Amino acid sequence: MGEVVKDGREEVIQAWYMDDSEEDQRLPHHKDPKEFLSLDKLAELGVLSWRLDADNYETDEDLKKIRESRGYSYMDFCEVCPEKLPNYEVKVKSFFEEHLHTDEEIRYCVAGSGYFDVRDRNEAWIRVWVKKGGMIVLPAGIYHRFTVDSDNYIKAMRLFVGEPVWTPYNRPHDHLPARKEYIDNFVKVNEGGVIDASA
Ligand SMILES: CSCCC(=O)/C(O)=C/O
Ligand SMILES: [Fe+2]
Repeated sequence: MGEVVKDGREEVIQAWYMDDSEEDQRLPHHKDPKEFLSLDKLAELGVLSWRLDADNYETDEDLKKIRESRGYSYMDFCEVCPEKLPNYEVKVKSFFEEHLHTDEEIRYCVAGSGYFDVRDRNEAWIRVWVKKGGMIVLPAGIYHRFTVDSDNYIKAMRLFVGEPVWTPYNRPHDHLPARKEYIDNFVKVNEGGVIDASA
């Protein structure tokens, strides 16, 4: 199981293939038997990840370096819980609709936890569990969705290059340039063909 960011501290990001059950979206939905995948495999789909020091994000040099190198000038926070998120029920439903964005989705979990589900090259769902200290970047054009887990709470730092655009384009939006670029960069890896999505 090479699925974790691990260096003697708590695992903050794990990824696994999902089952097909329609049960509560906040449950883990592991396949039986469990099938984890590595962060390197996620990176092959364009999904980047880091473990950072969430207790000191204001002064964290590693976060500063990532922001500078990737141009993440904008930052705010999104708390997903009924008390803090306006229009909670509607938002929670829309986060879990399969969608894409025309820019990267960058989320750094500074408290709580949640599931970012992404499609692999064969359209199978991969569940990426992000806990406190985990930061992920979903590339523009990848189909994905989000839900809190059964703890029902996440506080995420949202980063963006320039003025943020949060618009979700619910599937299907295959004609968008961002989707075509995603396919070219991460799905059609070999010239002349689509490689095995999960290989
Ligand atoms: C944890 S931030 C809320 C989820 C979100 O912003 C999004 O775009 C999900 O796809
Ligand atoms: Fe999104």
